[in-house]
Amino acid sequence: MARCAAAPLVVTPPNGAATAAGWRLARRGPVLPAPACVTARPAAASPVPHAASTALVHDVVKAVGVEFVGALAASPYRDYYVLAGAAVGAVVWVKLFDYLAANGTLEQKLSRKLVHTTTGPIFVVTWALFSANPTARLLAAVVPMLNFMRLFAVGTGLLSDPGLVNSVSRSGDRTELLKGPLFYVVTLVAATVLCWRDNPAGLIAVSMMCGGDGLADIVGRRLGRGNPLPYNSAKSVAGSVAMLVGGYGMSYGLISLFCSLGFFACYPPAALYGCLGAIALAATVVESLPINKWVDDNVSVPGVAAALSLVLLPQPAEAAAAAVASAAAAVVPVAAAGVAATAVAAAAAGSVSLSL
Ligand SMILES: C/C(=C\COP(=O)(O)O)CCC[C@H](C)CCC[C@H](C)CCCC(C)C
Ligand SMILES: Nc1ccn([C@@H]2O[C@H](COP(=O)(O)OP(=O)(O)O)[C@@H](O)[C@H]2O)c(=O)n1
Repeated sequence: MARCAAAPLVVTPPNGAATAAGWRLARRGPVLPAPACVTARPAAASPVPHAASTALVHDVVKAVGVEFVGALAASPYRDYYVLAGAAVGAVVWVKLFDYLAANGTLEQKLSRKLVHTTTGPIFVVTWALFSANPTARLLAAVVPMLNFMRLFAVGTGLLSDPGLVNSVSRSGDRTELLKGPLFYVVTLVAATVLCWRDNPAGLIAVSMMCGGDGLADIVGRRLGRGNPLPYNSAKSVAGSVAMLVGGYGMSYGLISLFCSLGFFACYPPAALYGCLGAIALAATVVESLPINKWVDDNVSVPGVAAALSLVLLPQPAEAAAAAVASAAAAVVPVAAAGVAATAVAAAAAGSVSLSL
């Protein structure tokens, strides 16, 4: 029996990515031949009934998935649906870890760091579901903003949510929510509004904060005893190596995903490996310094990573300028002309730099 034809590989001109990216999933989704495969497969005729039924289930699931993505993409409320899904997902995800810590499945510190390590990248992956509308990035930013308000309300005592306090504080003190966790969501807002999916700087910043810093704690607490850093005994070589590997790996994964979806131009592998290595190393050094009482590492680590990414992994000038212009037009209409002019002028000069 003939297998379903594979969906055609989509190769998008890099500079078109900024405008067309959001609808790409919608456009590509429905052309997959899944429904035809489902109807064209007579189960009874199969010489191996079990294999045939497995294939049928696979095809049905695929068809439903394609239909779902197609319907979502075609809806005028697409961005609102994605926003609502991500906002509810954030609450459910944090509650899940609270539950796992409360019933003893996970140690509380590990649960907290898993929240730290996972929520950022999952949120970033939801960016791919938003439309190409210039307001999409602002709607996406509502998700961390809602979490900001929640953390602020619970941290200041305006609202009571012991589950949230248990999930994200170290000691059960609600005022801790006003420190690391609050900076964490502010960084997610900044990455969404300023970088979005047109530029890998946001992905890299989030990866260093989550995959890097998150893993440093998880590994450092377990394997860091006996190998303190020479200049900071509170941190370890094991933790820093984990930060380097985790930050690099998560950045590489997210960049590969977003570039394969056509949101920005892919880099030559050698350049990507080298530049990501340098960025991950710099972020690791920053994380290892004893500077946390002056600047929270949810700001210093992603800040350095984003700044270096903009320098080492620039996107084509026109795409970057278009991204800046569309963000400015959406956020501050009055300032749009000036910012766009600055970006275009910088692009013309051959060195576009977006700043966090
Ligand atoms: C525990 C957290 C930070 C602590 O940082 P540090 O002090 O250890 O340096 C992370 C707090 C996460 C926050 C409560 C929830 C953030 C949700 C996110 C904006 C959206 C996720 C959506 C997705 C669908 C799961
Ligand atoms: N580079 C690192 C970072 C953290 N760690 C371990 O993780 C713990 C928490 O790290 P941290 O104070 O940076 O925690 P956060 O501020 O990131 O939550 C440290 O006390 C170390 O045990 C490490 O061993 N090496």
